[in-house]
Amino acid sequence: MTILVTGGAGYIGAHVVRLLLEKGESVVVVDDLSTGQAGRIGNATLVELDVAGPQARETLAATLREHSVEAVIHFAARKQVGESVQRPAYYYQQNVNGFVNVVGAMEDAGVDRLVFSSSAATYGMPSVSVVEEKLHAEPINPYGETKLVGEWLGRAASRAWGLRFVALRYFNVAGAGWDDLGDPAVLNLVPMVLDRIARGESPRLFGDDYPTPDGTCVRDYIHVLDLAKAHIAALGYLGGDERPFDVFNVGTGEGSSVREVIDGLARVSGLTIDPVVEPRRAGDPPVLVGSPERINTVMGWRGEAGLDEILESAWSAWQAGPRRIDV
Ligand SMILES: NC(=O)c1ccc[n+]([C@@H]2O[C@H](COP(=O)([O-])OP(=O)(O)OC[C@H]3O[C@@H](n4cnc5c(N)ncnc54)[C@H](O)[C@@H]3O)[C@@H](O)[C@H]2O)c1
Ligand SMILES: O=c1ccn([C@@H]2O[C@H](COP(=O)(O)OP(=O)(O)O[C@H]3O[C@H](CO)[C@H](O)[C@H](O)[C@H]3O)[C@@H](O)[C@H]2O)c(=O)[nH]1
Repeated sequence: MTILVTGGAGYIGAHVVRLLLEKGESVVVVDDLSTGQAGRIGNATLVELDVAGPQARETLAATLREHSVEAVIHFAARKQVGESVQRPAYYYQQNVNGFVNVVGAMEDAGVDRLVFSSSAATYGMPSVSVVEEKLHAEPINPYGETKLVGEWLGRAASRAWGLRFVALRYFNVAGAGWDDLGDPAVLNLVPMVLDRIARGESPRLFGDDYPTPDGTCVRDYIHVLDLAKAHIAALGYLGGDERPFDVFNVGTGEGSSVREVIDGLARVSGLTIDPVVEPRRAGDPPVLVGSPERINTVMGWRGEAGLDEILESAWSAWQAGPRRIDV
């Protein structure tokens, strides 16, 4: 089977591409290499393209036809929450227009299986601590809005022309499945802590006065390799009987606080880590943990790695990279 992966040169996409290649599938990656790296996709075919650019729908449709693609996994998107607040039109242009082109091209080329990268950011500030998919989604930033709009387009296309669509709402992704596929962007807690240490600076902890057991925010950390396996499960699910539209959390149901993550990183690395406590960061919900029950029941998927395993893999990949930290 041939699978087209947009954003396949990125952090999560490259893990999925590697799993697919290991399974013997053919993979076509469409990526503009803005944050992705061509060296991460092995011998997959690379088509360099901005999926939100002019003529992208036509180019995508031609690519789908040329390679007889049967399924698409769509990762290509901008993902910085803070930037999305500053530049909403850019985020809608990139994430919404890009996805419109992908769905339009699939309709044009008659390709009907699609897995979409959604986000726990669709939930906004939930009133419950463990969220289920049936909860009303109310994003609080443009990034989360673009993901919810994507889910709506998937639902509408499934009704209109039979698109088989699965949206996966990822919780906090971390770690590395292979040492050469660590998260290269320093935008989330684990790489941000390691980046500060590599610079000889103290890591920052944004707020220790939340209504949580240790006062720091609680998140649901999912190993990027477990997350990648959820995409393989989703492809299998879409190949089955008629299942037009579905949304799943990809979390573990277990929360870890920022302090627990920092202490865990100290434990697995042997580093002494003393974070400086700074004021709360705007827009951070105190607790965001995803119930994995639906995806487990429907697809049999479950996240296997615990926090220590996630952190060990992140540390190992960091040490294999260009900014090794002396312990
Ligand atoms: N990393 C997370 O914690 C997280 C959480 C929830 C959802 N997501 C979503 O998962 C997806 C992948 O995230 P990631 O962490 O691997 O990010 P990433 O930045 O490493 O990967 C994104 C990839 O898409 C490419 N890309 C971006 N815009 C493009 C465009 N307009 N045209 C073509 N290629 C484009 C980039 O070059 C890159 O290779 C994104 O949709 C993101 O919103 C990520
Ligand atoms: O240097 C840092 C970096 C982060 N944090 C804290 O660590 C927690 C996790 O922060 P991240 O930035 O790693 O992740 P978020 O939970 O803010 O958001 C991430 O997960 C979301 C889904 O839960 C979205 O998908 C989003 O795109 C993705 O960045 C937050 O409480 C944050 O305040 C710190 O204390 N210090």
